[in-house]
This record gives sequence, C-alpha cells and structure tokens, in this order.
Amino acid sequence: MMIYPIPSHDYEYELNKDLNFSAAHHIPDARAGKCERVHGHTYHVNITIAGDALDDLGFLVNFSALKKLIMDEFDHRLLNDHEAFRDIPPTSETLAKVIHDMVQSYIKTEQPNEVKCLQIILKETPTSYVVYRPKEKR
Ligand SMILES: Nc1nc2c(c(=O)[nH]1)N=C([C@H](O)[C@H](O)COP(=O)(O)OP(=O)(O)OP(=O)(O)O)CN2
Ligand SMILES: [Zn+2]
Repeated sequence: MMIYPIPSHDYEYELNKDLNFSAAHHIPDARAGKCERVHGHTYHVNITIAGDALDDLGFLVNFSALKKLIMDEFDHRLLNDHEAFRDIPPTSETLAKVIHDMVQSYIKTEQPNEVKCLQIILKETPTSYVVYRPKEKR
C-alpha cells in the first residue's frame, strides 16, 4: 500500500478519495521513447479536499460524485483525444493538473459549503506517480 504525501493546512476536515480508471495514451515525441507508442494504464488517483464546513447531508463532498466526475471523463478513453490535451500531451503531470482543475470547478459550482481541492496524486504505473498541489491554499 502506498503512503501518501500529506498537504499541510489548518482546515477542520480533510477528505481523501481513491479511484482507478483505465485509459490509453501516448506522448507524441521521440524523446518519450517507448511511450511514443499508444499504450494503456490503470491510473490510480487520490483526491484530497478540505474545508471548515459540511453541507446539509454532513458531507464535505460526496465521495461518489467525485468518482463519477473522473470516471465519466476519462475511463476507457484515449486521453490524447480529450480537449484538455489538444496542446500538451497527457503526461502524469498534465493529467494531475487537469483532474485538479475539474474537481475544483465541480466543487465551486455544486457545493454550497466552501471546500478546496488541496492535492491530486496521479499514479500511472506501479513505480511512477506525481503530486499536484495548487499554489494558493485558500
Ligand atoms: N515525467 C514523466 N515521465 C514519463 C511519463 C510522464 O507522464 N511523466 N510517462 C511515461 C510513460 O507514459 C510510461 O507509461 C511510464 O513510464 P515508466 O515509469 O518509465 O514506466 P515503466 O513501467 O517502464 O517503468 P519501470 O521503471 O520499468 O518500472 C514515461 N515518462
Ligand atoms: Zn504511459
């Protein structure tokens, strides 16, 4: 089991959601070596959200809603076809930021309580992962 890096904050609540999705991608540049060819991964994502207030259900954010958001967008797709990767390849780094921005935009529009996505961990292979944290914490 992976031990996650922890973002520092002073919010009262912190939520973490793990999920997996399957997708294909390629990095269209010879410098990427074998990754220039289309290949697949079971991506593992860890989403960290924090806030001081819960909604009327007692949720910071619904775990299921977070999973659905990511699965609907990326599961069983070729990531290179996604509009977010029109100008930059779908690497672990770029995908982690895209997922962060999607989650932040979702909670801003759908959650009445003020919550923030503090960190995305994106694990592409058993030996490779990235951590994305937005600059400002609040
Ligand atoms: N900084 C990055 N480097 C690489 C990325 C990336 O997203 N960011 N991606 C790839 C490939 O897509 C590849 O799927 C993953 O590479 P790698 O970790 O080298 O995979 P291996 O299974 O071959 O690694 P082992 O060291 O044999 O476990 C490449 N680089
Ligand atoms: Zn890959």
